[in-house]
Amino acid sequence: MGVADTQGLTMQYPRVRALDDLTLSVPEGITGVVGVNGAGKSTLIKVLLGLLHPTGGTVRVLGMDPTVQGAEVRALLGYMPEHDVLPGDVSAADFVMHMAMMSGLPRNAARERTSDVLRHVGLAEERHRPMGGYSTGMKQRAKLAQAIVHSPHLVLLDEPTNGLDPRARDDMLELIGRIGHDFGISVMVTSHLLGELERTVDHVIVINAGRLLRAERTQDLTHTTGNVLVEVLGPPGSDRRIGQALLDRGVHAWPVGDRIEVQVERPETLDLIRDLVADEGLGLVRLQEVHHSLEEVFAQGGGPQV
Ligand SMILES: Nc1ncnc2c1ncn2[C@@H]1O[C@H](COP(=O)(O)OP(=O)(O)OP(=O)(O)O)[C@@H](O)[C@H]1O
Repeated sequence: MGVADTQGLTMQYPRVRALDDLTLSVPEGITGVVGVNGAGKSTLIKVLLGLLHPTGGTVRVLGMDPTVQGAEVRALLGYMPEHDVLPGDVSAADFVMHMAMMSGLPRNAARERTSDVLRHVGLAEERHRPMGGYSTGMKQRAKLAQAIVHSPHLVLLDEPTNGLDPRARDDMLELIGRIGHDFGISVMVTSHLLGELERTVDHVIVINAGRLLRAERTQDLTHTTGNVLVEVLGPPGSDRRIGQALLDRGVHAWPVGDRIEVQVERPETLDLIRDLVADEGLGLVRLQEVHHSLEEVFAQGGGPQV
């Protein structure tokens, strides 16, 4: 059993079926839930929180049923909502402390945890400024801080990278990685961009129109292809010469830009590449394993272009 599990989960709004017979398991660690806008990610989060009651199926979160034990479940969860919900005239320090006390922490513990957590998210210096003047990245970090201040077992992050520039997005993803791997808090993070989660999440769940498309460990999805990329140093055309020499010896090879991708069916192929490069009097700059990216995997699998 995972930290969250659903079985045949269905959420029928009056006009839209947002979740459709969805069966999935969110394991411990960091899990990315990916899907285009409207796929049902936010609805799933609200069901896990016990804020929405599904119209069909069952749901368990940390061994409990949020439809009947909502308050107990929420005491062990953290939640970062998608939209800007922060009061603009309140400082991050006051807001996060307030949320910590709402979660049941005594005043002194709440103050201590607030100061720790604001330091972790990189808001230590700005913590006494009203949040209305914060950048989008700072607001996202304040929302993240309130979600983890009470040391939840599982934190649900709804599109935490939305609206961030590339640098702020990388910072946010790094922070999420630290929360999941160093703080020991399981994380479920949603995104409509598959590629951006690839380096951060341990597991990927892809949903589309409220249905499960795929659920796998990231490393199984992005596993090595058995190919290597070869980059050589020499006069123009050297790469092609090596490629042709490999083909002449029955090794499958093809150009990728100014490098050669080689199918490695036997370990001896690597020796052959090294020997050929040396025989031609060239330098071997790089011999690199080729991994699939998640985007390639889903494009090949015929999944949606998320
Ligand atoms: N309260 C609601 N009442 C009626 N329909 C809703 C409600 N909330 C969501 N929907 C619809 O359910 C579907 C799934 O929405 P949801 O917000 O869960 O998707 P999402 O994957 O989180 O997308 P986004 O990132 O755009 O929020 C959409 O078609 C949406 O319009």
